[in-house]
Amino acid sequence: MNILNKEQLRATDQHTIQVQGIRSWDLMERAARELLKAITREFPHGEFSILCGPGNNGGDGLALGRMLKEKGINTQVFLLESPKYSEDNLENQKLLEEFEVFNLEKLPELWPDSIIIDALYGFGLRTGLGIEWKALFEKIEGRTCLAIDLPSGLLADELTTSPYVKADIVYTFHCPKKAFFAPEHGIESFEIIDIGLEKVGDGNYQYLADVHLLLNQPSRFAHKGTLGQALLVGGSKGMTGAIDLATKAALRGGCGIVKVYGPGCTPDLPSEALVQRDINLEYIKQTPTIDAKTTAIGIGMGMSHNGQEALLEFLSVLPPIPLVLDADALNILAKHPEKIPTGAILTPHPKELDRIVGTSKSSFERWEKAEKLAKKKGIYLIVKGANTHIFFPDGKILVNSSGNYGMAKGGSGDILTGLLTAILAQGYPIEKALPLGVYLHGLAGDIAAETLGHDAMNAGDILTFLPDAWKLLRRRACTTSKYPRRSTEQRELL
Ligand SMILES: NC(=O)C1=CN([C@@H]2O[C@H](COP(=O)(O)OP(=O)(O)OC[C@H]3O[C@@H](n4cnc5c(N)ncnc54)[C@H](OP(=O)(O)O)[C@@H]3O)[C@@H](O)[C@H]2O)[C@@H](O)CC1
Ligand SMILES: Nc1ncnc2c1ncn2[C@@H]1O[C@H](COP(=O)(O)OP(=O)(O)O)[C@@H](O)[C@H]1O
Ligand SMILES: [K+]
Repeated sequence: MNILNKEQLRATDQHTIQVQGIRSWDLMERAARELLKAITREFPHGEFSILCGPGNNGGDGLALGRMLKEKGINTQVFLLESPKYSEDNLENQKLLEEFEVFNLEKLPELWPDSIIIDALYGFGLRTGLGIEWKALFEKIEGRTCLAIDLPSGLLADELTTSPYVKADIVYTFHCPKKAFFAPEHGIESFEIIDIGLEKVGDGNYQYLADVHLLLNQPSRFAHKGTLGQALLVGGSKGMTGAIDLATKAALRGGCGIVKVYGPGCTPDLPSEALVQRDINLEYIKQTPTIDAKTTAIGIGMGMSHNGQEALLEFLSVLPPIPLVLDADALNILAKHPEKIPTGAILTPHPKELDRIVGTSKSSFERWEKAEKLAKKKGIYLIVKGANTHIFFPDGKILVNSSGNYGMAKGGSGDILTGLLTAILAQGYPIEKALPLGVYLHGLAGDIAAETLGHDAMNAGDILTFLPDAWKLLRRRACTTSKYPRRSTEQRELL
């Protein structure tokens, strides 16, 4: 799904009107009907106070108000007084004539228990709202509030520091807006409302969901040689847990063989993994001479001087692609950015990224820097967090839709590294392996949270539920394909 900016949204809107031979009013009517369904499904016994602005966002609110009233649902509609209204807004004002519409005062008389529907402004806002809005927004804060398309006052594609509505759920049309992914904005929940807009090409900024379409189907005749070999290099004295988690994740990642190279103090790892230990006890000193198709380096390596030397040495001798660089490898490379190999996959969390590109004042600035770095160095950057962003060297950006805050526990990132390495080792092209691994990791986290709860789950539980996540993806793959190949495995899943 493309993530569109406001210019692209307008173009999509116009294109749809032309191709479908409809009026923009019809689109607003469609939007309101879909909103009605979503809102009454979520709040079947609610009564509503709708705050409408002068543009088409306000028009959506007016149309929704009419539909709620026609269904006999208690609804008050307030309209902001304005010297100018959009055409469709005016048409909807007329259609509401038989019902009373109140003037939106600075502090309107809202029913005490109603659910607020915010239809003041959508993506058409040119600049942030003035502080005169603060009083109203504070008045509705603390009440259940649903925003139409965007919380009013929030700018769709940039950082907003001026007042905006704090909504519990944002019902957004067609696609999520970039502003929803910035933690600064605190958008806790959004639901995408499909209003049948036409697709205008494949954008370079996409929301990841249909990753099952990327799955390969291994042959019945596959053997451990054909399923690929993954090598994980990492660990140091006092930091051996990370390599343990990464190894277990790689063992659940579908590749044929998982090899590990660590210092002498590397603990016992699952017996399926082939472990080699360095002559040095505390940190890796030597360059491993292990044959493997895909390598991940950095997991719990530490920042000792010798460890740093070893890493830089590895980079000069290891086959460069596919190469996953995580954790301490990133911290070491932050000091030697010229040594970041072209084609490498870097998996920083925001702080690790900051060490490489410098600190940023906002997520938007950080995303811009990540995009530039990926293009300049010809590398892949997986910037982890809620809605992990994957930056490609060609400028493409994918935003992950799976995962939850239950995964915000130490070790979750190590599991991602192990999983990605195993997927890459199987021969998936990088363009497919990264979205597949990132989404799958989040999906396993979602199943863990559903089963165990967000609070109690820990990173290891992502591993426990990886098998369920794989099965769910495989099932989706065979149910969405028009002519599914019916291998024994697929028949069993269906
Ligand atoms: N394609 C889709 O996805 C569909 C979108 N739809 C809906 O349309 C919405 C977009 O509608 P929109 O373009 O009319 O803009 P909207 O957000 O209502 O605001 C415009 C009004 O705000 C005013 N204004 C601007 N800046 C201001 C400021 N700083 N301070 C104060 N005022 C300011 C501006 O004034 P003007 O710039 O004209 O002077 C104008 O009056 C979208 O979010 C969705 O809800 C659906 O109906 C169906 C399909
Ligand atoms: N709030 C969240 N929502 C979704 N995923 C999250 C959230 N917090 C963390 N994660 C995921 O958990 C992982 C954390 O990685 P990282 O910060 O490297 O942890 P660690 O270094 O402890 O392994 C990332 O994959 C990230 O996307
Ligand atoms: K709104």
